[in-house]
Amino acid sequence: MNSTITIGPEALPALAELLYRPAVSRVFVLADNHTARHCLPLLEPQLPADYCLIEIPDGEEYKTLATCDKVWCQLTEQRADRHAVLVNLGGGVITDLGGFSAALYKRGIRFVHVPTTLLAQVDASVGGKTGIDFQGYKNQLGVFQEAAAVFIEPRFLDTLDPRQLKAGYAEVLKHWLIADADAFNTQRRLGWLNQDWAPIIQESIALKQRIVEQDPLEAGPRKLLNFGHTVGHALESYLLNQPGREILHGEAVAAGIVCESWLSVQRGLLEAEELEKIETFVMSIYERVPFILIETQTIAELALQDKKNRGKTINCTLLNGIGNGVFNQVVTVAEIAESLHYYHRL
Ligand SMILES: NC(=O)c1ccc[n+]([C@@H]2O[C@H](COP(=O)([O-])OP(=O)(O)OC[C@H]3O[C@@H](n4cnc5c(N)ncnc54)[C@H](O)[C@@H]3O)[C@@H](O)[C@H]2O)c1
Ligand SMILES: O=C(O)C(=O)C[C@@H](O)[C@H](O)[C@H](O)COP(=O)(O)O
Ligand SMILES: [Zn+2]
Repeated sequence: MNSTITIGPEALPALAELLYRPAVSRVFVLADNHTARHCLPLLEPQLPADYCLIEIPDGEEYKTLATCDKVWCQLTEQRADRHAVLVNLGGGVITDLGGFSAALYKRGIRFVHVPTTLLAQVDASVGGKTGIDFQGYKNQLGVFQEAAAVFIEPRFLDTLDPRQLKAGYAEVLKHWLIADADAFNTQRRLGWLNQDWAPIIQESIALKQRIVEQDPLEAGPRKLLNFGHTVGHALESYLLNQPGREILHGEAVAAGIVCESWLSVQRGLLEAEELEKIETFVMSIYERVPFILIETQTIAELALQDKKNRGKTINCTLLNGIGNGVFNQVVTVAEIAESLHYYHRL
């Protein structure tokens, strides 16, 4: 079942209404060092006076079991019981790690998301995927567990770094490419900047929820939401393990979108002109992710760990025309490496 989502100025008051219910024994807030500084002040008036803040360092490199350990230690020291609620205040790292930590603590306490990045507002806070990175692989450990509710206040975006805003936009683009050609074409004409984000957030979430509702555990059509991620996660994981070369998840997805659109052309699913439209728009927004050609084989092999795979078969999501994703399209490591070569030449 999809979580209840409240968007706009009524979101934070609605959260307060939930947190003050007698069924809630104690409120814990999980934030990173940036969201504690920039976002907590907006949330704090809605929190009970005795709430407990759990603060972790920001960044993908902390989306690990070691950080969960710290969260579980604090919950234990504070004697959080099963009626406690964890409020995840932050971007996708906080919602993924907070959801995972809550789902395992005492076999599961309730958690709610208050997403504060564009990426988390349009994607990560919705659909119940939680998790952490492990052994250098993205989201290798995780559970499907929907948040009790999601509260989206677009005003949080006011303090977000422009690079982070851009990274979040990649997931919006992904949604349009798999399911809404008109929206993609309109945006291509308007350009990505200076948006009224609230309607974009609404539409992106509605699109994602429609897909998740059909297939919450990703046995079939939910794989559409993973477009750009077979190559994107391989690239992101590779660079995450190379200090100083890390890129943002959304930046990896943007590169993955180009590579997987190219693979779609090779399969005869997408027209060359459609690929050109996609890559021109993507490359006008994002800088090319830096890697060298001799790295492509190693990067491509990381796709063997993708969660959509079965055995050694890599199941990719491709485009059967703009606005029409298709899942379970078999690709090889060699083809992924070729797609990275193509991207590298752009
Ligand atoms: N579960 C899902 O469905 C899903 C979907 C997409 C992505 N993800 C995951 O989400 C993660 C990426 O999320 P992200 O891009 O939000 O990154 P993030 O959580 O690392 O946040 C990005 C940066 O912005 C800072 N920040 C957050 N909100 C802010 C604000 N309002 N003002 C100022 N600074 C702020 C954070 O401290 C951090 O430094 C990845 O781990 C990815 O795998 C999960
Ligand atoms: O919700 C989904 O389903 C997605 O695939 C959304 C993705 O944007 C997100 O990055 C997700 O965390 C990827 O999941 P994974 O199963 O490929 O790790
Ligand atoms: Zn993603």
